[in-house]
Order: sequence, then structure tokens, then C-alpha cells
Amino acid sequence: MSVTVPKYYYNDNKRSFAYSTARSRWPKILDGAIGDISNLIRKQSKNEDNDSAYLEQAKVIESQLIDMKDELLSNKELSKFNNSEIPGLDFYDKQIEEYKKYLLVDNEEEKLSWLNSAWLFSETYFYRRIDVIVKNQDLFEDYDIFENLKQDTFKSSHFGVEELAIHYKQLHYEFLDKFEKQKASGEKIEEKVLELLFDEFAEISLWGNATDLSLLTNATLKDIQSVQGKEARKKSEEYILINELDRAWKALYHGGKNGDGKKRVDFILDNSGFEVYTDLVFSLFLLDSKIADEIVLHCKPRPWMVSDVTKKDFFLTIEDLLDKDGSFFGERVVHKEELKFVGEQIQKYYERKQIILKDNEFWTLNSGYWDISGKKENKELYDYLLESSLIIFKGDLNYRKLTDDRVWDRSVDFSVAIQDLAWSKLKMLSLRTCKADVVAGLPKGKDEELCKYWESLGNEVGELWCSSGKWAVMSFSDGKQQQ
Ligand SMILES: O=P(O)(O)OC[C@@]1(O)O[C@H](CO)[C@@H](O)[C@@H]1O
Ligand SMILES: [Mg+2]
Ligand SMILES: [Mn+2]
Repeated sequence: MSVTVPKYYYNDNKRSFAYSTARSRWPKILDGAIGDISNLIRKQSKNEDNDSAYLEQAKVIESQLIDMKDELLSNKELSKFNNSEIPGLDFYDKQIEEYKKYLLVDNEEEKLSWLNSAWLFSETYFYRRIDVIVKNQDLFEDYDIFENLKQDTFKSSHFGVEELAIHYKQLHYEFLDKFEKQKASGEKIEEKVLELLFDEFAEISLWGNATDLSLLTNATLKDIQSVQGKEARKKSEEYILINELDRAWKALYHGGKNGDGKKRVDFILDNSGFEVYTDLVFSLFLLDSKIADEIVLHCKPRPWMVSDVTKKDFFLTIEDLLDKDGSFFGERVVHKEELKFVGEQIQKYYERKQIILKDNEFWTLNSGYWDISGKKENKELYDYLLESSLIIFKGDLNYRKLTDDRVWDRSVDFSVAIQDLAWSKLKMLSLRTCKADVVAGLPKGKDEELCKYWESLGNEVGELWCSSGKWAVMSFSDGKQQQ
């Protein structure tokens, strides 16, 4: 069935979340980055034997970020990246070419500006521009301008972190025990029990996504903590608009092993801090229960969308949980042993190579994911993902990229909105709290109902229920749709 592909969401549309994102969230995110580098400059300047070259470079970053903010606020044209801006970093070239192509080809008539552009494009441009400004200074090549923010927020998630650690440890012992006994008696573990636990950990990982840092600009920490507890999760179940976990379960549990004789689950990760912690606990369950033999965590190759996980953040998360000198969670948590247990479990599986880390440029391109199966530069990644029993796409940005951030009718099938991915043979589960405009697969009439409801709460634009982060979807595709 061929369907007309709708246009992109644009950030000059007042009825789109893109409008306030570009005008209010982006400047705030830049303020945070400028604040981070200003602090560093202040500290360094106080230090008698400071490294003057480092200090100078920090000042360049600070002033270029300030310029970038001015450009954004005055709605300047998006400037092209310049290859010479980034000497020696050839991994950038491909993306720079992509941006050039886009700016030249798609935009022959009108010039793209910060506040008049396709949302997904200018947002990826925004983060790429910050990254280039930082990496242009060679002493800052490995510097993560969002790291302090990510770490501080994880610290303030201690309530949810502790609760989940206790829960996991209990289940772990209950299950290991049971498994051992059942193994001894040759008995099979009841599928229903495993599936219930799968649902539980998947839901925990879903709501872990409700708390990404770029939303911190309009949510208080209290708001965020309130969605991290068990009670809150129960209450939130009615907010899950689509739940296709049963299809994902069948694909994973009843599907075959891959060419290496393994069942592999891939996570296309989203945010650091509480979210990745929930993904890791989900991973531990999958490995403990032997539902999966291997977990692959796909990280971002650079700091991205404020809070997204890079490989380095994975190791920091383990360190935070082990909290060896007590300086991270410290007295904030009582059940230190439980946290340590989770940290050690993650480390154990990592050392056994049952948790594997990967990153790929593909995840930080400006484009959506439809061409993963079609373009030869993506072939290696695509072939790798074909070997997965289940690919779990975490979060909002991944969902936007699966659907290409287009203005789909909200009741169109998920399989329509993901286009080529629907027949790509990839088995995909998207766990996403809705924090942007695009959504697909809702029952007929549901969007209208929610728009009315959202307006009845005093909100001006009904459609924006979908970017409030209150609702969520768990959508699945087996990749076997007829083309
Ligand atoms: O992908 P995530 O972390 O769930 O969300 C990313 C996000 O906060 O950033 C974008 C807007 O700035 C939106 O897609 C979404 O609201
Ligand atoms: Mg994110
Ligand atoms: Mn189920």
C-alpha cells in the first residue's frame, strides 16, 4: 500500500512543540553549556599554576557558544559547516557533507534559519554545532559539556535508583534460586512468569525515559522524581496508549538464535542517568533469566541531545553505583549494598562480554532511520542489527527518527509511519514517552479525545498533549510487512 509521506514538523509552527523548543529550550540548554564552561574558566583562573593554553581554549569555546546563542535568538541563517574547522577529524566529513547537501539542495529558494526549519534537522544541527565548537579546541576533544549536568541529575534520582536496586536484588535471588531448583529437577520455567517479569522490566525502562534532561528546562526535579517510583509507575499504566509488548516477547522468546548461536538483544540507548540505569537493570534481568545470551548497548559517538549516553557514561554509571569513596550517592542512600550489587552485576556481564558497547555515526546523523536498510554506508550496521532477536529503541528522539518526524495522521499504522523499516526484517520495539508531536498507531478518535482533554485542563493547544511526557507508547514491528 503506498501512502503519501507527509511533510516534516517545522519549528515555526505555533501548534508544534518545536516552536517553544527552538525559542525557549534551546537557549536554556545553551545557557547551561555556557555556564559549565564559565565555571571551568573561573576555577582554572583561580589556580596559580593553570594551563594557559587550556584556559585560552576554554575562553574561545565560551565566546563561540555565546555567539551561537545570539544567532539563534536573532533567527540567523544556519551557517554551513566548514571542513577546515575540524582538522584531522575525518569522521565528521560524512556528516558535514550531509549538512551541506541539505542546505544546498533542499533549500535552494528559502534559506534555513534557526527558527524556520524542519525541527529534526535544526535540532541535530544545534547539537552538532555545539560539538564542533568544543572539539575545534584540541585540548577539549574528549570534553563532555553536558557531563556535570548528567551526573548531578543522576545523583538527584537516588530515590528511584535505590528503590529499583532493592527490587532487582530481591527478584534476582528469588529467580536464581528457582532456576537452580528447576534445572536440577529438569523442569522448565513457566513462560508466563518470565513474560510477566519481561513486561515489568520493560515498563520500568519505558518510564525511565520520562526524565530526560532536555525537559528539565520546564520540569522541576520534584516532578522528575515523582515519576521514578514504583507507585507512580502503577498509576501511569493507564497512560500507555499502545502496548505491543506481547509481540516483542514472542519475537524474542520464540524466535531463533542468530548466526553465532546466540539470542541477542540490542538497545539503541537514549539518556544517561536514571534512564540508562533502568535499561541496565532490564538487561540484567534478560541475562540472569537466560532469555538473552548477549546485550548490545548502542551509544552515541558524541555528547548529544544533552543527556544521551556515550560509552564513557556507561563506565561512569558503574562507578556511581559502586560509589567506592562514598562521594557520589553518599548518605543519600541507605541501601548501599543493593546499589553496589547492581553495579557489580553490570561489571560482571561486561567483563564476560555479555554486555557489549558500540557506537556509530549513524545515530547522530541529521536524518531519520528509514535508509538504514537501503544505503551502502549503513550496510555494516544494518547487517549487524539483522542478527538481533530484538532491537529496543529507547526514547523520544529515536521514535522521531523511526517515523522521520513527519506530520503523520496519529491513527495511521505504526508500520506505515516507519516506512521501509516495516519490511526491513529488523525486529524493533520502541519504548517511548511522548515528548514530541509525532505519534502513530492510535485507535481512531483517541487523538481527538486527548486534544479535547488537554484543552479542558487549560492548555491552549490541544495537540500538545503529545509532547507533555505524560503519555507513552510501546510499539513493535517484526520487519516482515509486505512491501
Ligand atoms: O529522546 P529523548 O531523550 O526521550 O527526548 C529528547 C527530547 O527531550 O528532545 C527533543 C526536543 O528537544 C524531543 O524530541 C524530546 O522532547
Ligand atoms: Mg535523549
Ligand atoms: Mn505480555
